[in-house]
Amino acid sequence: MAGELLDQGRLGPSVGSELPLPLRRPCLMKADDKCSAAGSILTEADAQQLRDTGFVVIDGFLSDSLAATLRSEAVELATAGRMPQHRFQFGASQFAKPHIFEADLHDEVMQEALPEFANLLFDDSLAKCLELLLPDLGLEIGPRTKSLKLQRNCGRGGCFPAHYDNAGRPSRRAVTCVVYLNPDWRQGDGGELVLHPFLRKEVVVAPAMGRAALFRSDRILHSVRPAVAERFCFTIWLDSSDINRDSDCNLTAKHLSTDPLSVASLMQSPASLIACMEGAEGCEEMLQEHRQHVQSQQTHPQLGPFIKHLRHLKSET
Ligand SMILES: O=C(O)CCC(=O)C(=O)O
Ligand SMILES: [Fe+2]
Repeated sequence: MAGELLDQGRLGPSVGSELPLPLRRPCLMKADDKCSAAGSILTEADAQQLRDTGFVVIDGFLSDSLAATLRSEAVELATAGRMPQHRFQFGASQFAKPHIFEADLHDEVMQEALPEFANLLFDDSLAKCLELLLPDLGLEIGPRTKSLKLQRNCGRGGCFPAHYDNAGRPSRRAVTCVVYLNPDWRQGDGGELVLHPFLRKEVVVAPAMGRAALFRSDRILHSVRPAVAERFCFTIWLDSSDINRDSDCNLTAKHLSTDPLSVASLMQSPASLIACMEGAEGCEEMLQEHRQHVQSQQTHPQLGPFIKHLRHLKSET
C-alpha cells in the first residue's frame, strides 16, 4: 500500500499554537552557551497529534548547530570503528542485525566517546514537556527511566522489520523519539521509517537532518526500509509508570487468546523481516516463528475471522 511520503519538500517546520517560552523550546543541552540554539520544538498541536494518532513528525526538532555537532560526534565514532554491531535477543539466542551498529548511552565508555549525546541522556526537558502536555502518559523523569541509542546504518540494505518498541511486559517504554542526522539524504537513498498505524494508512518518513518522529512505543508498529546510503539517527525511549496495564493486556488475552499487539503484527507480511535478515543467522528461526504464529492464530475459531475482517478493513484505507 502506498504510504504518504513525508520529505523535506512537503513537510515544513512544525507550526501550531505556542506554549510559554521555556516549554515551547525545552533545552536539550546542559551547557548554557548551547541552550539558546538547542531545543526541541514541541507545541500543543504536536502533543495533540501524538495523543490522537499515536505519532507526530517534527522538522527542526534540533537546532542546526546541535544537529551538526551530534552528527560529527557520531561520524567520528563510526570512522574510528568504535560503534558496536547491533545484536538482539530472539528466544534464547542473540543474533546480529546486518549492517546496523548501535551505541548505548548507558554505557560509560560511550558517554565518554559521545559527550553531546550523553548530555541528552541526562536532560529531562523532553520528558518534562511531554509530561506537562500529556499527563495521562504517566512519563517518568530521570536518566534511569529513559534509554538513548545512537544508530548507524551502513547502507547496503540495512533495515528493521515491522516491530513495536514495547511488545509487552516487562517493557516500560511509552514514547519513542527518533531523530535523524542525515544532511545529504535524497530520494532513492532508502532508509525511510514507515509507521503502520492500526487500520490506517502507512506514513513514510524520510530520515532528513534534524527531523524527529515521536510515537507511542506500545501502539505504533513501524519498520525501516532498506538503506542504500549510510544513515545516522538516535533514539530516546521514555518510560512510563502506567504502561501495559491489566486492562490493556488482559482484554484480548481473555477474549482472543492473544495480545492486541500480535493481532496487528499478524496483519503484516513477513516481507520486512526477510528484507532485514535474509541470509543472516537467525533469519530462518524468526520466519519459522512468524509462520507458526500466523498459522495458529488464523485457524483460531474467533481470531481467524476477526483478522480476516481487519485485513479487509485495512485494504480499504
Ligand atoms: O532507524 C530508525 O529509523 C528506527 C529504528 C527502530 O525502529 C528501533 O531502533 O527500534
Ligand atoms: Fe523501533
